Amino acid sequence: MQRFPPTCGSTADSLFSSLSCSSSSGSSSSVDWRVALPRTSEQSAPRIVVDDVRKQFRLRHTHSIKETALAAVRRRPLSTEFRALDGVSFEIGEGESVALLGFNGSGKSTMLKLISGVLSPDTGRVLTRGRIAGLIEVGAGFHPDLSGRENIFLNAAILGMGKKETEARFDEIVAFSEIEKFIDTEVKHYSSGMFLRLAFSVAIHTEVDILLIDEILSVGDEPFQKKCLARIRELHAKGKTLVVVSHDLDMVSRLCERGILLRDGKVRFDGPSKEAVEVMRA
Ligand SMILES: Nc1ncnc2c1ncn2[C@@H]1O[C@H](COP(=O)(O)OP(=O)(O)OP(=O)(O)O)[C@@H](O)[C@H]1O
Repeated sequence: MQRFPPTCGSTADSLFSSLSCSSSSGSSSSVDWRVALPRTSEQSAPRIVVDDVRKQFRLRHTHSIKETALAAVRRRPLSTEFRALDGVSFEIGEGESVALLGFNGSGKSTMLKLISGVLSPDTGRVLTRGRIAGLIEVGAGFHPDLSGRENIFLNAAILGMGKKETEARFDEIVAFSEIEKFIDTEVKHYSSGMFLRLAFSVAIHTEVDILLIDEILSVGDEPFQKKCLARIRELHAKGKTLVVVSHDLDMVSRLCERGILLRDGKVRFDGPSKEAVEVMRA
């Protein structure tokens, strides 16, 4: 989920009016590299296209002035480039449920962040069609100094929902999250599970076309996780597109039909999720 600018006003009303304009396209991001695919009535048109994407990060090897000076004298590099994604291409169609699989550091979260618009690729293109809700990092998209109530309006606005629409669904959102008692508390006092409850609840009560979910579900307690999974299945049955990252391989292979296995930033397998899990475990 995209982080919001720090210049937001201090009430839900002013937040809403400042953000609803930037999400009027129905997208949660105004970043221009994440090209929106044209709207089409064709059922088979892709929702997500990832085309030869590369993403590098700079890894620093020094953390003090002394170390930097020593490295310079010894002619050691102060930093090196690390390629997290290396020529990744795939398409995800409308209504597909896809698990992004891979061991630690294989590039799954980076890929989800590129799809959600939080990160931009160095080369290649990420194209999306429709409204995206990304549950990627615990607490992302929340303003710490605002209450749960105000953050519901903020998150809903980021997802392109109107003020009246949010007001109409407000009670349902709070009821699903089960944190009624804390709804007027500033979210900086929330636990990670409470962030998840609110973020998930807003996302599923918004008319999204694509739902991106990273490991975030794991911070919820078991009953809430079960409730989330049931709701994710319902959304999928309604034709929503899902992209899920999880190390719970049995759960994701039951939830998702397709698995894309990443290894060292490259696609190593793309096919039925159960086979992807077998390849990963082999
Ligand atoms: N902002 C960053 N700066 C430097 N390196 C980064 C950054 N973000 C990710 N990386 C590196 O990119 C690689 C891929 O990270 P990513 O989080 O996408 O992996 P992952 O498959 O989601 O891993 P995990 O299963 O552990 O969550 C890792 O080696 C990570 O250290």
